[in-house]
Amino acid sequence: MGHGELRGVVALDGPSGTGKSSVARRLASTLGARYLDTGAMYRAITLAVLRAGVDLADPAEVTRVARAATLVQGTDPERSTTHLDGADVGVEIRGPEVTLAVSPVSAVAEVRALLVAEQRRVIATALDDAGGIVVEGRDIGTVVAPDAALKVYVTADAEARAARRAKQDAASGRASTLDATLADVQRRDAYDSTRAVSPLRAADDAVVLDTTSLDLAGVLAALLALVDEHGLLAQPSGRVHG
Ligand SMILES: Nc1ncnc2c1ncn2[C@@H]1O[C@H](COP(=O)(O)OP(=O)(O)O)[C@@H](O)[C@H]1O
Ligand SMILES: Nc1ccn([C@@H]2O[C@H](COP(=O)(O)OP(=O)(O)O)[C@@H](O)[C@H]2O)c(=O)n1
Repeated sequence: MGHGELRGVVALDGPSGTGKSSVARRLASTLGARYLDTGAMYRAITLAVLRAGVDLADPAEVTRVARAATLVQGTDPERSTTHLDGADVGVEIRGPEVTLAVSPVSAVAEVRALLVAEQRRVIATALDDAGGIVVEGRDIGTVVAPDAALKVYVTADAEARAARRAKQDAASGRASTLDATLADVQRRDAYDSTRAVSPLRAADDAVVLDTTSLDLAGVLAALLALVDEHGLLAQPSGRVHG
């Protein structure tokens, strides 16, 4: 069934394991739109910082590495790619070393300023090229795209989120216990929600969507309904996406 094409920006924010990435990608794909994974960008900068071997607690050093890095985040929902200094780092940025270090790197104000500027540039290009984009992260509705046509704050109980993450880790060959995964999820949520710069929070005008008892199809259906209710669907234009 045709759903029409997305017009404008859909901002999805929320903590880890709520289903943002999976469903943002599907939503964009279904609606002929672009998709931006901002978490992948913070992860790639974190990888650069780890490779450089600088002290994570030294914001000036972290900023220096971030400024020197060349980051290209693709927006094709069928194949979301992340290139750091010309190399594909899509697998490495999901590893435990990066996951452990990403919150402190993301808390550095200059790193956020650099990435927010790049994210706004990518969003503007995508709107010109495709008419619509689904952007996913922690501060999209509050900071990156405060004028987004639809903002959704995606939540789920920490236990449900940890169970999803543990299952995902097992599927990709990374052994992890549920307890350790729950601790990791809670640690990262606490860090992201309490940092001084752009903490994780729902925008005042965001719709809150609790995915605890929904499967992915249910979450996608709920989002499609919201997009439609907000009048963001246009008939396909025959535009060539490239
Ligand atoms: N509603 C859901 N029901 C079942 N599994 C889900 C649901 N949402 C996400 N998942 C699974 O949980 C894992 C984490 O989802 P992901 O989209 O990466 O979350 P986020 O981007 O919010 O961290 C993935 O393996 C995904 O398939
Ligand atoms: N817009 C964003 C996106 C991610 N992040 C940071 O990047 C980390 C990784 O984001 P992610 O979306 O890849 O995390 P997962 O929920 O997929 O594990 C988060 O824990 C935040 O610290 C951020 O600060 N702002």
